[in-house]
Amino acid sequence: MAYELLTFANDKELAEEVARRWLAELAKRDTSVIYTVALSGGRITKAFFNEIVKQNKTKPISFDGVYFFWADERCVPPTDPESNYAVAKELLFDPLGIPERQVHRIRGEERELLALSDAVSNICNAAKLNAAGQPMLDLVFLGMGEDGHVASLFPQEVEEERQKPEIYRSVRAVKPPPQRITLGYKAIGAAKDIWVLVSGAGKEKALAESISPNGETPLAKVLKLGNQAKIFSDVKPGR
Ligand SMILES: O=C1O[C@H](COP(=O)(O)O)[C@@H](O)[C@H](O)[C@H]1O
Repeated sequence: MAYELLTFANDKELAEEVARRWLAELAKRDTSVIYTVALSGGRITKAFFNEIVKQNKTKPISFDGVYFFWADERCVPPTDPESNYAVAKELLFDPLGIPERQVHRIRGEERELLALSDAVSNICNAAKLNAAGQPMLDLVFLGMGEDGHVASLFPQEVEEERQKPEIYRSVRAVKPPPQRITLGYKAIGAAKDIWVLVSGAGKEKALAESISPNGETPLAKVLKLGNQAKIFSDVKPGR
């Protein structure tokens, strides 16, 4: 289990630090080389996206060559307030002026098979693939729910589901909206970096279980995939 846990007094401080680190990382990369990142949804993304836009005003960096994907999407139209893409479009892409060609949203409003094949082909066209055919994204941002779910990988899944090799798969979530599309564990595990933003009261127990060697939550399973993950949290692991 490989992770670094950084804790913050509140969501504002968490968002400030993650935005600062990510912008610094983007600033030092070679902009002629494609950089691939998967975003998540959830409450903390709003503060995080706002903070990126704010910090980028003071010290602008280039987003050339940065290609955006999603760790998960809810199967709703792209204008629906529940859409993870809708939040990113309003708070991140539009304010930063990110060209549409760099944004590969999951078409959750389409028929399931079409949405899945479109999402898989977009990600495979942009990212290098590992020997198992999984995309080696430069960075995956994840959130964590009160039950320890990450992306749309929920604790109720059976092991057989978790082991599925599909890059993206559709799931029925226990949390509304129920129909979702998510990266699988193997795709998350193939990423070069995983940054988990854990924010909001009520997540103390799930965080404690996730970082325990015997943890069974989806986040615990991600932390056992082998990559060095960073967890940025405004809650302390507890009961
Ligand atoms: O449903 C989802 O939940 C998680 C966590 O969200 P939060 O509001 O509890 O922070 C999120 O990371 C995921 O992308 C989203 O679809």
